[in-house]
Amino acid sequence: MTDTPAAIQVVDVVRTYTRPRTSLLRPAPVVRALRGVNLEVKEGERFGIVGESGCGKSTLLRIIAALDHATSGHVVVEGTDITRLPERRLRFLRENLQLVFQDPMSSLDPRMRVRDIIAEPLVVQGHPASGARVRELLEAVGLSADAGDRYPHQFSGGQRQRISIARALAPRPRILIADEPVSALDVSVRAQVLNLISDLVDELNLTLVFVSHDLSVVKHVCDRVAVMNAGQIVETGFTGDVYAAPQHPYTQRLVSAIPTLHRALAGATTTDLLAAKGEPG
Ligand SMILES: Nc1ncnc2c1ncn2[C@@H]1O[C@H](COP(=O)(O)OP(=O)(O)OP(=O)(O)O)[C@@H](O)[C@H]1O
Repeated sequence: MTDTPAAIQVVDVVRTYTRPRTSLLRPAPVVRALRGVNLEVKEGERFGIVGESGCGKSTLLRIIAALDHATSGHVVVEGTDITRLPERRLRFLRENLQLVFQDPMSSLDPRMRVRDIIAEPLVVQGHPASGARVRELLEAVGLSADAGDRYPHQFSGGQRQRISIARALAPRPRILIADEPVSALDVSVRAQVLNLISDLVDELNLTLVFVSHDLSVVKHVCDRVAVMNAGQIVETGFTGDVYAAPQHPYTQRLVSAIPTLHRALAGATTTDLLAAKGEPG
């Protein structure tokens, strides 16, 4: 894969947030969410980012998608440095990179019919959104054509996540970013949604960046994985290698927590697994 072009390069990205002052006597608290993150995702790769809650995963994704900006460092997407680009020059990114979020209920407008939700990214970008394209997308995610006439609340959690996936695929993106896409779902439907994402990534030749706090989920979907801890990537490697022979002490703790396998299969989170070992979550 060394000759494959990079879809995403993250170079020395730092992100600090200043929280509101709680006292006139003390300076405003500064949160160092990302402390110099470097990573490269190749075109067509399935790249996982795993780590505990609060380690900076969502911040990193928001910066890659230009929904937030880095305090310092650079993000290059398909060869273009997006770090300081104004919104009007981000059109290529809005079309080629799409996101699926954790909670489909809060990311779908409850007042819109499903067909309009799916067509929305096309309309926003000034493309025609034909009924045929919407039906094709519904079919691709395993929903019937008449689903388009209904509203999000008329679907189960798993079906709503399918709608989110259809919407993300509407502009024919080359990069799909999934932020904890199954964490909010019932355990019984997680595997179906993961398999759907996996199949679509293959069929459509997508680059996938998949973020989860759930080790077993990342292992199921990704070729390579980066392990994040406290705003830094502590280890990157092929998923199988990282799990078989973790190098960094933090990864070793995560992996050694996995043998509580029935918990992992039941969807235990990194925090749960560490807690099961008596470690701080
Ligand atoms: N807008 C913000 N203002 C202040 N602090 C923030 C902001 N966004 C994130 N943070 C802080 O940055 C750190 C990283 O948060 P982030 O949401 O990226 O972590 P995460 O790994 O995605 O966690 P989770 O899985 O719980 O969402 C946390 O300490 C969080 O409180």
